[in-house]
Amino acid sequence: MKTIHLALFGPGKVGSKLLEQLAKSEEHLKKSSGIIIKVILVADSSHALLNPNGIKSGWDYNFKISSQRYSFKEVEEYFRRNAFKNLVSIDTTASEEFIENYFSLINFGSHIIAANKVANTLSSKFYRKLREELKKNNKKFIYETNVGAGLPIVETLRNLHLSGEKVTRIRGVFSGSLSYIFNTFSEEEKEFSEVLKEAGVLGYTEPDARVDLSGKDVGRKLLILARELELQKEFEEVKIQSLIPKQLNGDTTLEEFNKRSGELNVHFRNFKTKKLTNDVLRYIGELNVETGELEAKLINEPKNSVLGQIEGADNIFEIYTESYKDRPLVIRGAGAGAEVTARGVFGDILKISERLN
Ligand SMILES: NC(=O)C1=CN([C@@H]2O[C@H](COP(=O)(O)OP(=O)(O)OC[C@H]3O[C@@H](n4cnc5c(N)ncnc54)[C@H](O)[C@@H]3O)[C@@H](O)[C@H]2O)C=CC1
Ligand SMILES: N[C@@H](CC=O)C(=O)O
Repeated sequence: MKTIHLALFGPGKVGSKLLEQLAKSEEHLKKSSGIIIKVILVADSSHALLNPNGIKSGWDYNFKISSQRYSFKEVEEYFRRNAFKNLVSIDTTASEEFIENYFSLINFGSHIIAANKVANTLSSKFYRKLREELKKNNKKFIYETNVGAGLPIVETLRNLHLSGEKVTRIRGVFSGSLSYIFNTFSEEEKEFSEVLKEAGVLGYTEPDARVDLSGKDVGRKLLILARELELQKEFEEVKIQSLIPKQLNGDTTLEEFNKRSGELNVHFRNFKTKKLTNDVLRYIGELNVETGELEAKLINEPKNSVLGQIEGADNIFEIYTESYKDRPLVIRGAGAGAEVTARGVFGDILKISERLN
């Protein structure tokens, strides 16, 4: 039997679903892969629950009664004291600050798995520095769920690229929340703010839905894919169409934005009235490897086209390469939601486990 020590940062929708899936698969993992996964830390933005012997299923009750306020220094002290073998840290936060801790985690011997896209979308300088640190410490960083949630996009693209296949273009719907929103909004007589709220409840939007509506999330995904292809790009170079009206842009707090979300209705009704009866609205991402252009924008798409036909919170990725020249490699499926994303993170844990003793 091989024991993996798991530290989970961010037990929100995705993180808590992952803990649930791990608990359910405990016996199956032992039998089929000879793996024991011990969750030795669960920490949100303010509180942490630590148990070097493994936090049992029903972690949420224990978290409520036994977690303590913490600072990252105490996490470091905990890792130093216990010197866990096969340590894997999971980042299911959406935090822009937490990623600074990656360097410390790596130095404490931890591999990292991230659903959080921030570490891959800061400056190229940060991107390189992180990879240098990982290499120096012989640690892995896996982030399959950064693009397409549980769909196998990052690894597929990386394998194509590493095999010497020339990828020329990627085009598709990269946002599960915007996919759901426009599928529902194009078809049903509901106000935009109502559909947006639904997407949040279903776990499709980011904790701050403005990250989706501003196109930032799709922009980040484009950058992540471009960097997998070793294109030297910065986030500022991605051309992004924001869907947030001017008066709600900029200085509004998240709370104010949520309160005023009704103001989105008129703005989006305009998009709807402009589209033809047989069209649907699609927020797409396009990466042209030859020109180096990365673009996220809203388009009208015929309902019966490949992109027009997707349903629910589906993502679709068309990957054009020298072998897939006229008929692209297409990956399609649910592109957001706690269940599929947690399953994708679970897959990343297994990928790392295979390499450990
Ligand atoms: N929901 C989805 O379909 C997908 C989400 N993701 C990514 O997964 C991440 C999590 O998404 P959700 O679970 O929907 O968000 P959420 O808001 O439900 O959960 C975030 C959790 O992170 C915690 N947190 C915030 N700052 C922290 C810090 N400094 N240290 C420790 N914990 C901290 C919060 O307390 C909360 O428990 C995001 O980065 C998102 O982009 C990726 C693919 C799909
Ligand atoms: N908010 C994101 C979740 C997955 O990355 C999306 O809508 O696709």
